[in-house]
Amino acid sequence: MTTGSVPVIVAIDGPAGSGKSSVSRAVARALGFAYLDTGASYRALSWHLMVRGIDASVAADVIAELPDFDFRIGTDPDDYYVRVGSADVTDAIREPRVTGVVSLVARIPEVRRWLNERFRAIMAATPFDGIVAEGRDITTVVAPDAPVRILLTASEDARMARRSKELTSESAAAVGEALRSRDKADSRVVDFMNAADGVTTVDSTDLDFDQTVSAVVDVVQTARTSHGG
Ligand SMILES: Nc1ncnc2c1ncn2[C@@H]1O[C@H](COP(=O)(O)OP(=O)(O)OP(=O)(O)O)[C@@H](O)[C@H]1O
Ligand SMILES: Nc1ccn([C@@H]2O[C@H](COP(=O)(O)O)[C@@H](O)[C@H]2O)c(=O)n1
Repeated sequence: MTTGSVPVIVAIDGPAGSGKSSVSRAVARALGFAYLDTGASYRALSWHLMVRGIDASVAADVIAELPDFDFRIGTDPDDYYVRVGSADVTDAIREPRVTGVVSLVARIPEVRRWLNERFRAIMAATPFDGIVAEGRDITTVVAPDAPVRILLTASEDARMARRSKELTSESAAAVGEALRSRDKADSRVVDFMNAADGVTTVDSTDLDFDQTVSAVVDVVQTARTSHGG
């Protein structure tokens, strides 16, 4: 699994429903790398606040909870889990009630700094040869020096159509509206709609899932070849 050298970081950002989690996990598997889902941490913190009855819109109350937020995430793409304390919240953090408040939590700078420190520690300590980390600000804030940085995009129509195909109790219109309003709120905090300098865009609008995974793997292999890695 490991070579004992510095892990290769593959940073991937993109809007909601662009395929970051599913594609990044498949890419990690293909490369024999670890996989870090940073959005799951923001979701897990939102879940923790809900369980404790804390209003996510009151920044001071959210910040006061950080020392008590005992969070763990699996980074093996074949053993993915999210835990808060002794609770397995892998599925619970995907519920619409969590998705509905996560942007409130994510806009708090202290929360971002606190989580970013943990993301960097997880990436540095990975026992794998590399790690695919995905989110909204990995290419720009968390790992701006990563040797591979990708913006994974797809048109809003494509993203809404893909989300609507998933099993959900909500209507396609509600799913689409939730996706749009989350992107709008999140875009006020970090720019994940435009590729920063040196970031390669992979637009999956006209690609199926496997083609998208191959396109991302190609970007990684090309970057590693040109960096001699
Ligand atoms: N290229 C593609 N073609 C078809 N379906 C895709 C493609 N990429 C991803 N998908 C599907 O789109 C849906 C959304 O993908 P995923 O959950 O990985 O997105 P995400 O960017 O992580 O979303 P979010 O930010 O909301 O968590 C999933 O059902 C996934 O299987
Ligand atoms: N680097 C990141 C990752 C996520 N967020 C916030 O978390 C929410 C959930 O993320 P998903 O990838 O699971 O959809 C997202 O809507 C953002 O509010 C973030 O700010 N930065």
